[in-house]
Amino acid sequence: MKKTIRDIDVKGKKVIARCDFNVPMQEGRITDDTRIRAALPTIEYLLEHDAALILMSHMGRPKGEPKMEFTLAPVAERLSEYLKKEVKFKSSPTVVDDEVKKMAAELKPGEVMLLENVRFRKEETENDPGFAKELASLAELFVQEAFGTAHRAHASTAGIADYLPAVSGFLIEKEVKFLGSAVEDPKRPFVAIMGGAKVGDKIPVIRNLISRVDTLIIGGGMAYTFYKAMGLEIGTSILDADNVGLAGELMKQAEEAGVKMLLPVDVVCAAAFENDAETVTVDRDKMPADMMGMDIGPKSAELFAEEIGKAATVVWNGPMGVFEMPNFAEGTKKVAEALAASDAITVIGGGDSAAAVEQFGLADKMTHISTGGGASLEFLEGKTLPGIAVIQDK
Ligand SMILES: Nc1ncnc2c1ncn2[C@@H]1O[C@H](COP(=O)(O)OP(=O)(O)OP(=O)(O)O)[C@@H](O)[C@H]1O
Ligand SMILES: O=C(O)[C@H](O)COP(=O)(O)O
Repeated sequence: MKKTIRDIDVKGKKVIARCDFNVPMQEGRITDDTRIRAALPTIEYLLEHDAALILMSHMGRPKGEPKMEFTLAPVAERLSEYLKKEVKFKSSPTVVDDEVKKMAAELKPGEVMLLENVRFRKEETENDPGFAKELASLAELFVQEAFGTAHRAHASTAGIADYLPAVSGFLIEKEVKFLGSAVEDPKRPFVAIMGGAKVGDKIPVIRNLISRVDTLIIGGGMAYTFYKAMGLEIGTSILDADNVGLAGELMKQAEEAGVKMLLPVDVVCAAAFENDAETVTVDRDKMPADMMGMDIGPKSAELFAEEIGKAATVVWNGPMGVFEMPNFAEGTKKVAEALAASDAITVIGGGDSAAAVEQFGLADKMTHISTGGGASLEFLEGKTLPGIAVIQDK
């Protein structure tokens, strides 16, 4: 068990908390503030318990330069609105400078400030000890709350813990609890659903999950690499050519382990990667050579929904089709509805899967929607995340 902010007296202490405020932005505006809202319980707890709170995060990938399109200024503003108090913020190109140090030193219990994007410094992603020490020097205690970035060993997520005692916030605690129980001691039948487009990234997860699940459902852009391994025509569908052999091996591994592996039985094909393209829905062995698979067909959606209905635990990562285009959203919607209607423990991981569930208005019907994309996947793979490893044990 990891220590949390409940296990430590924060009254009157300077606390530095790493959050993942890497939220989607469009023209300087936040388009989805889920990650900001997810950190509020910890921030409010610390302020109510009279900590003087310094928050830090990255935004995007500015590659070690103070690129202002990646400033955290909009985040400071949104946080102020939610907390109904000023969130002090100075946009320093070096993140920490004399004025920032003074602000931190003068911060009173119950007050909060936010540092500028830690990735404005190249030392952040290098996990440079000097930068870690600089950040640590602002406070007496480190709170890890950045689940979405916990798979990165950076100065603000890992290195800092060499200089300060480290405890976790409530979001990390919640993520570890739900994702951990889903893989370690799942209520059975345990069904994993994998989809999306990053086949190469997700195949290692499948390998790890086969030894744990009862049923594995594969849809979305992932399915065609498996079809290829089965010798089927896949037309111009996305394919991870490097992993066809591995897909075949995984099917064999599942069979040997007695794990049911379900692939879509029918496909909505389109003539082009466009919402209004000409479409045809066919059984999987009838895909036209000049079309691409864009969604699972209705028979597959029904088959998958039936399997979900029998599950006690469901983990879902990756949409069933190109759900951003309304004409190819049906399969993802049907699967989301099946999860929403079931009594199973339902865990959603991955940015697009979470956005899909949100788009269909079903987010509050799920047991847990992870704030982590890559992080939740590495967790499900059974890897130790460096940002979690540094938190003190109880
Ligand atoms: N048949 C398909 N052809 C092409 N793209 C597809 C297909 N099915 C799904 N996709 C695309 O996959 C993308 C999501 O895949 P991805 O693997 O990134 O999942 P995710 O839930 O966002 O996980 P992560 O957070 O790890 O990125 C969506 O943009 C969707 O349009
Ligand atoms: O969005 C994410 O997955 C996290 O914020 C980590 O971002 P990164 O992939 O740029 O490290």
